[in-house]
Amino acid sequence: MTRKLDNKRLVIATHNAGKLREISALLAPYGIECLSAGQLGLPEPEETGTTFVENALIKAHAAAKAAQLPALADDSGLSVTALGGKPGVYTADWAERQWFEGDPGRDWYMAMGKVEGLLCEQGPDVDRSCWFSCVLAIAWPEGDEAVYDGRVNGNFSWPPRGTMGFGYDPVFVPEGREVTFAQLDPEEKHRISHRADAFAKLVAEQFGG
Ligand SMILES: O=c1nc[nH]c2c1ncn2[C@H]1C[C@H](O)[C@@H](COP(=O)(O)OP(=O)(O)OP(=O)(O)O)O1
Ligand SMILES: [Mg+2]
Repeated sequence: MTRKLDNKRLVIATHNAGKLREISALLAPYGIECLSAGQLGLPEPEETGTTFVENALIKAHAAAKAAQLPALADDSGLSVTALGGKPGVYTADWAERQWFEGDPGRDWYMAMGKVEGLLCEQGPDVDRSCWFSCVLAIAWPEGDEAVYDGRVNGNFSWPPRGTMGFGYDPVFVPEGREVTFAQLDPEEKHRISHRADAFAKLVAEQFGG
């Protein structure tokens, strides 16, 4: 039997502000007090896994141990069919770290351009289909864990469009739409995203009847 969240306090084990915003919004209806890894000064563990599940569990267990509270981590990424599923688990690594004045970030434009460059090498008729994956892992200080996965299919679109969301959102057009994730209101992204898909499974098991 999977352990359930009995504690109202939950550490959100991410150092990505965009994810933190989305996860906090998704959790808002459930009366959970969210504490962020940044707010608690938790270190950022090395993501040494080769799958989304492994990395999500590494991050969740590290935070749960350090904070002595249950922790929720998200490992996610963009997989491009014509690139054999790359960058996948290495999506964040394709965007070089940049240090702005007191504000750590990543060079998303360069990373999106790298994907576009590789697609262009395959010619004008290249298959632009891709998908976002998300694994949400909850870990408890005692070592228990629960894992939920989600996915959304779409197409890689160039040039980037839109200013909402984060990361690769400006180049991702979800199936059945013409606009990118970065052109959708947060509520609309939450109806279809990989994160929302994983979150629905989490809610069903953790907060459902
Ligand atoms: O909805 C999304 N919209 C756009 N881009 C996204 C999304 N979801 C994941 N992504 C991209 C961003 C990041 O490059 C990578 C996740 O990498 P990942 O290691 O899981 O996250 P991260 O290092 O940014 O933060 P942290 O590990 O502290 O949670 O996939
Ligand atoms: Mg990461």
